[in-house]
Amino acid sequence: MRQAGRYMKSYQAICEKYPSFRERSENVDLVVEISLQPWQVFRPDGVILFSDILTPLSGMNIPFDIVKGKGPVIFDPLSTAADVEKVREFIPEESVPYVGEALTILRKEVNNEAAVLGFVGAPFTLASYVVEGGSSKHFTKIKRLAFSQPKILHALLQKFATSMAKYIRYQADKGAQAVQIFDSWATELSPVDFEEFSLPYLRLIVDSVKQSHPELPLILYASGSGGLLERLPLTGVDVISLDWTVDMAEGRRRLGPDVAVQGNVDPGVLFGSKEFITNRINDTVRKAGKGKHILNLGHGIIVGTPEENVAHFFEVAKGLRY
Ligand SMILES: Cc1c2[nH]c(c1CCC(=O)O)Cc1[nH]c(c(CCC(=O)O)c1C)Cc1[nH]c(c(CCC(=O)O)c1C)Cc1[nH]c(c(C)c1CCC(=O)O)C2
Repeated sequence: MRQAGRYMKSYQAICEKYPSFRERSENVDLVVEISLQPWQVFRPDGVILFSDILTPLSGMNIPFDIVKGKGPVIFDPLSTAADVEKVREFIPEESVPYVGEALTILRKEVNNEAAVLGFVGAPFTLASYVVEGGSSKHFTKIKRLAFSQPKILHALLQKFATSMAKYIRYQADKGAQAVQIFDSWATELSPVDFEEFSLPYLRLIVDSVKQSHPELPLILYASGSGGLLERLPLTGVDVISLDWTVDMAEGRRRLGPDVAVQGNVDPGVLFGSKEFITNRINDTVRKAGKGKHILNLGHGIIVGTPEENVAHFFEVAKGLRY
């Protein structure tokens, strides 16, 4: 439930010293230090690797940067079959050895007092960045490709799917105890298009990882997923992250008893009073019912969130007794 503690002064201090996001996220010592910042202060049950879903791109021959105030920038957005042809399959141990090293160190540091969590981007969400050239409002470029030259997009999605399956395995082998797949923008697709351009590739990843790592819990997050909810468990993941636009009790009913849920307190609640935060946590936990629920926010912590309210969230959460 963080975006690298961007709300934390200690992270902001590191950003001043190391202004480049890529440097902060590709240097083992910095990755470890930043990953541990919220752990040291709040002692959550999970410690997420400091990285980005776009981190594999340079190793796939897609140059990018993450620019302060602007977000992700892909220097040469992909649009043709020849562009997709140039995308290399990802070899994590060659391209991002710092991720593996950082995960292994994190496991030692956290010493089984919390789970170390890895993550990857889902094929459609990664494709949206590399086709749009960065973040997007209407996703017109990727939709133009999807709806006029679907074969090109499918070729790209296929490369991302095999690459991300490999990346999940790599993270697990290096110490990640659960891996979250972010399909943040899948919900920009109509359900019928989700079934063509996202679902099969998520299934491919899950099936492939489950073959070699049957015990590794896989979590799926899609922003604003209410319209797709019944389809998300079809991916085969173990946990669905719900955002706060879905009522927890309804979400549970719609997802069915087999899948666990994570979420789904509105990150904006942490701007409220302590009493309001407490009540909302209790309401969420009550609606989630017994078992198979990971209490969390419905998305990352917003910059500007008071750190003491984050601390309050954890205090209340740890005091809960089922
Ligand atoms: C879509 C997406 C991205 N990155 C990610 C997603 C999926 C999650 C979601 O749906 O929000 C995932 C992500 N990005 C980051 C993490 C690390 C884990 C953590 O500490 O939260 C995780 C899990 C670090 C980061 N990744 C980024 C930041 C902020 C920039 C910075 O700290 O310098 C962090 C902490 C940059 C980034 N990276 C991305 C965007 C859109 C941005 C810009 C965001 C902004 O500026 O508001 C792509």
